[in-house]
Amino acid sequence: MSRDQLKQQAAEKALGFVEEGSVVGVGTGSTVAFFIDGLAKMKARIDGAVSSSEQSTRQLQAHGIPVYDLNAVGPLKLYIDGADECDPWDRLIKGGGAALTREKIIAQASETFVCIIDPAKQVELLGAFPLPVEVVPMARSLVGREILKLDGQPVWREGVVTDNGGWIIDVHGWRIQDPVALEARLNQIPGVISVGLFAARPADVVIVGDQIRPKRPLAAP
Ligand SMILES: O=C[C@H](O)[C@H](O)[C@H](O)COP(=O)(O)O
Repeated sequence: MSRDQLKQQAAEKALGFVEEGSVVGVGTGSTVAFFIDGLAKMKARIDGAVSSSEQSTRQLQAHGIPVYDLNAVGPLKLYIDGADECDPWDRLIKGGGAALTREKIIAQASETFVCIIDPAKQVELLGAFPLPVEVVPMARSLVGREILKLDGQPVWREGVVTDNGGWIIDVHGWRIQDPVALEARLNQIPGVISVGLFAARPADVVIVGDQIRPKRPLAAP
């Protein structure tokens, strides 16, 4: 089975989490694109969506699904999104498509975050996928120097401007032993808008292909 078929399987399985009459939080990316296509088939049974990117908004609206401002609808029951990497404790690297900030906002605003991936996204240790960090443009060099002090190799994703007007730095070379601590540390650097580590608020459910993956228990301290 191809990676696209496995992404589509995960997306279709996630449709089972969508409740009648609800507003669904919708992420961004190629896996979510399959989810949006599936959601379109049940659009008469939902109220609409909150979207994490202009790209997803366009796809939702093309299907005739109403897209709401998060401020207008308040907390959400469900958020569906993909990821670039997922560790055994459902902590994620996201932002390969530069949508990390709005994704993080909607994940935080949602009761249940269902992450949909193909098996190749599963890792023991996060960091082989370069970690995206969104920054205020004038802080790019400053944040880069701070990342160097933490032994990361910052690479500016030149030419990419996010939906929020931010720039992206991809950090190479980290094997992330403590993602919660690294997320908190990076969030302290002035000029960082958000960090593509979803560790303090991991996914609640991970679907890999057509399977809901069991969560590995955290080792006792
Ligand atoms: O910014 C993009 C998002 O975090 C995506 O959810 C992530 O990059 C996964 O995308 P895809 O499903 O295309 O692999």
